[in-house]
Amino acid sequence: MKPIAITMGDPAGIGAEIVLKLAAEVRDTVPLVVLGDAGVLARTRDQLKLDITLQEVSSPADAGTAPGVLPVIATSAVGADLPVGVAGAEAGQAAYDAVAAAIGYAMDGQIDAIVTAPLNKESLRLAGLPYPGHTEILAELSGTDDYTMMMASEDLRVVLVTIHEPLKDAIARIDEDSILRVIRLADAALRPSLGARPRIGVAGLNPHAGENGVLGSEEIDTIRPAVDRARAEGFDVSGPFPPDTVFLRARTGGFDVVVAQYHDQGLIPFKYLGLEKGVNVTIGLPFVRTSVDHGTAFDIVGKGIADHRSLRVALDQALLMVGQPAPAES
Ligand SMILES: NC(=O)c1ccc[n+]([C@@H]2O[C@H](COP(=O)([O-])OP(=O)(O)OC[C@H]3O[C@@H](n4cnc5c(N)ncnc54)[C@H](O)[C@@H]3O)[C@@H](O)[C@H]2O)c1
Ligand SMILES: N[C@H](C(=O)O)[C@H](O)COP(=O)(O)O
Repeated sequence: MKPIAITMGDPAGIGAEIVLKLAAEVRDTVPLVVLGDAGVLARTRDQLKLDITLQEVSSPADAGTAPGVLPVIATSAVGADLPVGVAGAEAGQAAYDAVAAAIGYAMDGQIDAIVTAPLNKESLRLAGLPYPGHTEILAELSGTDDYTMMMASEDLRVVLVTIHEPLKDAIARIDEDSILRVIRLADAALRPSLGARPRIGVAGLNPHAGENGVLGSEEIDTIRPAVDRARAEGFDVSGPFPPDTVFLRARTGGFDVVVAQYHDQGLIPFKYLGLEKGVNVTIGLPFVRTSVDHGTAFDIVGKGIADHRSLRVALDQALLMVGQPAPAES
């Protein structure tokens, strides 16, 4: 098995803390290589009083599995005086460099999967990088046109028609083809693990899914025609359903996945169920990428209270997707 690459995320955020807490749990059972900032990792390890030896390596192939050792590829060196808990250009560039390096290794087949700790969108912007998140970096650097974000937990799965966009732009971009594209992506992503076509519920856009045109016409003009086309292609899909209850119907077993029309339509119900259980999977890429379902949590950096359970779920999901067993805790 090749290593799983874990990117450290924004060096001013909780990324280093959750990566180290995860490594302390699984490092002796899963081959990991961390891409990030060795100085920030060492400082955080000392703050947390974790018994982990950080070993700098120059490529994933050099990442060994010696007990107690965490291999690190240093993709940045931000320095000990980098302010934490605030957005900044240097931090944004460092976070990007780790992700870009991981994508290169994944495209070359040097790692089995990428698991990402959170980066900060404002820091990316301050660094002059034109990406709203990992998803768009991953798509562009891997040359992927057809992709989307899936948030998954034991309770609920959600896929997004539009991702990181201002709401008014997202609404303007929703069309039949993009809904159909996301239905196809969700089916392809979930069919292998479910062993059958996933039951896909499509959310409407308007209150009560427009209620036959009383509260908006997108359901009649765009969403229902897309669902009809998808059904004609053989997908197990239905809708549009009122957005305020479709997630409950999925959580109680009615659907395997919900197609949400925009970011917060899907992510508010998902995250409300608990940040510690969720994983973000980019579907459509030529390699496996999973991530935490939370952000850089600038308000708690350095306090030692960051919860690493979502990163653990992300690692377990990545291992599942590459056909490896979930690790035991060490
Ligand atoms: N995968 C990613 O890279 C990712 C995911 C979500 C948000 N973000 C980015 O992170 C930045 C901050 O986002 P935000 O403030 O909206 O959300 P956030 O998830 O960082 O924080 C929201 C709240 O949840 C708490 N929280 C989050 N993760 C936690 C953890 N692991 N343990 C304990 N408490 C935790 C925070 O302390 C805060 O109170 C933004 O730039 C956002 O775009 C990145
Ligand atoms: N939409 C994600 C969330 O709220 O959890 C987050 O922005 C991360 O997206 P990327 O994986 O594209 O960075």
